[in-house]
Amino acid sequence: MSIKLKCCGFQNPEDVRQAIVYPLDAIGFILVQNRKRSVSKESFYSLISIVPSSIERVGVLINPTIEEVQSWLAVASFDRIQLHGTESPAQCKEIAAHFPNMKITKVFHVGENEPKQVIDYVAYIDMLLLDSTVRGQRGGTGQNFDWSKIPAFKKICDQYQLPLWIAGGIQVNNVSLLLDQYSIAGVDVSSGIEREHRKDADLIREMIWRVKRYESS
Ligand SMILES: O=C(O)c1ccccc1N[C@@H]1O[C@H](COP(=O)(O)O)[C@@H](O)[C@H]1O
Repeated sequence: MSIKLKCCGFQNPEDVRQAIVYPLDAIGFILVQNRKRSVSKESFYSLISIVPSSIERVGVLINPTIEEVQSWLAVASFDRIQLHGTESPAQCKEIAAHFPNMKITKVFHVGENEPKQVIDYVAYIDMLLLDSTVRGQRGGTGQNFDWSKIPAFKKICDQYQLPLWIAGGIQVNNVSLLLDQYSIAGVDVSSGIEREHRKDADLIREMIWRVKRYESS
């Protein structure tokens, strides 16, 4: 199977329409408020309605309450929640229990989270995503983390058959370097497919071409 690709942070219907003509695996929306790629409830409904069921629809939240998740699901259903904060295993367990049909990605911020912590989450999540933090900002940093940390996370994910994805400053000019060196299940990109604060169809096409040449392990 080829390596999967998620493109994240869409805010504009035209950008979504241009993206979904490509074989993306997942498309993400920033439901966290007061971030530069945040979507309102009104725009979330209109954006997600454009996405075909063949593409997984992901809602990105940071330390959400159950009520907050419910309030987004009341607007439009989505397939996966990406927990991009400091959610504990207990919080992931609670979310998994309340939303049994929801797939759950837990984000680990490299430098803050250690590989052995994965063990406490495996019962409640079905994907681990590694990202960077920059001066306390979580998500959408456009910055790489220290990729030499990837193998230790990969080893523990393999033990628990948990797919490992990588985010953080992935661009068309560094994604091949990442995939040449490390065996991962998927890549998640936001800043790297933008030009002048809009998603760019050429960058998305180029990213797909570069990612889909590789087989996942
Ligand atoms: O994209 C954002 O602005 C964002 C905001 C809040 C939480 C997550 C966010 N995006 C996620 O961040 C990573 C990497 O983004 P980048 O490629 O470094 O810009 C990715 O997982 C996005 O889903």
